Amino acid sequence: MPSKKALVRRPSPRLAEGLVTHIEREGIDADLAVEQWEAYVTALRAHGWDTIEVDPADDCPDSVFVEDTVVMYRNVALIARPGAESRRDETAGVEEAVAGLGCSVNWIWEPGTLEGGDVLKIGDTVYVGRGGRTNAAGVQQLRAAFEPLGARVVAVPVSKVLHLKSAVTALPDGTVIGHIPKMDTPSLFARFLPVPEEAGTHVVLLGGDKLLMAASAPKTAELFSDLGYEPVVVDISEFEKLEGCVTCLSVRLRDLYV
Ligand SMILES: NC(=O)NCCC[C@H](N)C(=O)O
Repeated sequence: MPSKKALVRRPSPRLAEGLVTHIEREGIDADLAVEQWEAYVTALRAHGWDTIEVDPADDCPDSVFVEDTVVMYRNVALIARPGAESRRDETAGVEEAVAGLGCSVNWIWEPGTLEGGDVLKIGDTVYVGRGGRTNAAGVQQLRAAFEPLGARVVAVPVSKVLHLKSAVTALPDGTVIGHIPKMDTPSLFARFLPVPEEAGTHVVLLGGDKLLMAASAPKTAELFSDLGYEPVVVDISEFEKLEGCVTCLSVRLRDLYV
């Protein structure tokens, strides 16, 4: 049967040194960050996800943002090549974890760069943000890896935020949600619902009507409740100070048959 496994990675003790690109740096409370991460993992587990901890990468400040290191399509794990050089050592442990789970492993190679936060899958459509972290060669390599497996890869310009999924994700019915002031080209998405908060664009589909969301997007949570969804809210303030969001703290392995 389809898997409900999700990769997570414990925050590095050097989390406070994580990268910031589009926002002002703020101090991080390391203990609170660990508490928030544990609550996030508990929320996944409470909704039936079997969480698998990738070995920690304590020397890599941004390693908790495990989503950026690998992109899953069916049983294939495409190991990213982060555009941020300080993040390149994060991929080895993730490669080991996905290989250990029986995934087929493929890689983004130099000169390609690609981070998982730039990849949004909706059914067999794979949107990929071409922005600060993912280059044209990365997009080509993603196409070459996934189109033979049945994916349709759609490239999306991203200039106002860190990753495509910093401003756009999707609801369970495939409706794309986004925060228009942070999007380059909202018209690329056929069925699109604007949301009032940037953090409201980040949802992790927990199953059924349940959407894991950040506490920093109360108006969007209200909008989703009104549409018949059930927001499951977690506070991830310490990760948001590093441009992180609920989506980047895990990788769900939905199509892995084990
Ligand atoms: N997928 C994501 O949204 N990842 C967040 C990464 C944040 C980290 N501080 C970075 O700049 O790489």
